[in-house]
Amino acid sequence: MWCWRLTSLFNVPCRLSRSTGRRSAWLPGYRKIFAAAAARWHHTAPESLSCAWQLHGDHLELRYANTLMRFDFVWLRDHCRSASCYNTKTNQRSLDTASVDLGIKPKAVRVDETTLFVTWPDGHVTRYGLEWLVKNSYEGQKQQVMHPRILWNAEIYRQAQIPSVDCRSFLETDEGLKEFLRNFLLYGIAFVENVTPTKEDTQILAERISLIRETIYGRMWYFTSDFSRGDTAYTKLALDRHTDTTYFQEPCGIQVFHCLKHEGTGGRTLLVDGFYAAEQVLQQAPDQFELLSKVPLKHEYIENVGGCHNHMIGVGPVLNVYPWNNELYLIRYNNYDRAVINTVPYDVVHRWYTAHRTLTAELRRPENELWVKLKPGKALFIDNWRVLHGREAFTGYRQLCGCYLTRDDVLNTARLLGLQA
Ligand SMILES: C[N+](C)(C)CCCC[C@H](N)C(=O)O
Ligand SMILES: O=C(O)CCC(=O)C(=O)O
Ligand SMILES: [Fe+2]
Repeated sequence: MWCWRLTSLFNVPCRLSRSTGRRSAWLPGYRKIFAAAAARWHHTAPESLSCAWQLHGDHLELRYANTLMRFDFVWLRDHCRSASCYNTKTNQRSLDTASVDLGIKPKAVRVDETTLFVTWPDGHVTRYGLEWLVKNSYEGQKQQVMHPRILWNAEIYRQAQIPSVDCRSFLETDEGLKEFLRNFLLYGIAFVENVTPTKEDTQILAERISLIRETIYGRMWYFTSDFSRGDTAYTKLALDRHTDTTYFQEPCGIQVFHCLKHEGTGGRTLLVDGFYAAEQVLQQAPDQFELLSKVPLKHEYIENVGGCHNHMIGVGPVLNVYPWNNELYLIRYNNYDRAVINTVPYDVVHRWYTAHRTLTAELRRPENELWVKLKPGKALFIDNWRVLHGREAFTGYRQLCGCYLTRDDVLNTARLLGLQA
């Protein structure tokens, strides 16, 4: 029988932005429990309450830096960073996890001011830095956001007055690049100005931060309204807000647009922060948010125009969240490319349409719409996992070039510059 009760394994509040800050893991009632069990707790020093631990049948409980952590014994053995278990030159595990006894228990445990020492039955000793444990425990991670972001509507984005980064500074200085990436990570969009309006110069920009993701559209693409490909993008029609390549198992991470020419009217670009809209849904109707994050759907690209024959299918929910902290990381929203829904039973489908309507209403609020006119010289980078784009209908000759980027490589560049990504 199908079970569609949407209860989460990880029952934690949803985290979309950093605004709530770090929350203490101590619950009001805990002190009492702690007092009752005090006889079994071990402290690093009699006077010190900074670190305390307790052994249970199948795990070690540790309290440090205001965090109560629970470590499974196999997990502890698996995370031994000794020379025989871990290669610090390659940052890779040498220990064969499958050789660890699943019933393993420590023979002895000791804690000093900075370190937890565990002696295993075979005499092997593992040392864990207490700070390392806080950072790497489940309880520690649950309190962190993976991607600090500022969610925006048009007003918030305009008020922030984010400057475009100059092309030379972007290409020639680490500060310029870092400034660009910082804004890009926070807002999901960023502009570079004074770019020479050619496909080649746009490619140089793209390659400064990432590998280009080659797709069925090529590596660097040009497009006009010539219907050279079987998609509405290649016409003069308006396009409602959407994310691209929803029909890939992994939608493209970043989209770069550079308008090289437009002799005519209309054609403005629409940008909407999908995570801001999703956050509104979460506030108004958490169960609808949950439905959108649990129900898998297909998106599809079927093309038979000229010599182009393609059939792509991507599967996944509209909202994708990390299960341990409910933080949103990907929105897949394209009503044009959404395929036949045949993955959902009828009663759930109706609730899904309701939830989709709530999200769509938020995405369509005029105050959430940022309209920009792309001009030659100004390149736009869009986080295609977060920010939706669309365009106004237009007249005349309009030529856009751009590419998709691999998300991993953009985040890699950001991390190497010291940003949290
Ligand atoms: C950007 N470029 C013109 C190359 C492709 C456009 C792809 C359009 C498609 N409907 C989608 O949303 O993925
Ligand atoms: O023409 C535009 O401005 C954007 C069209 C579009 O959505 C796309 O190419 O992905
Ligand atoms: Fe698009």
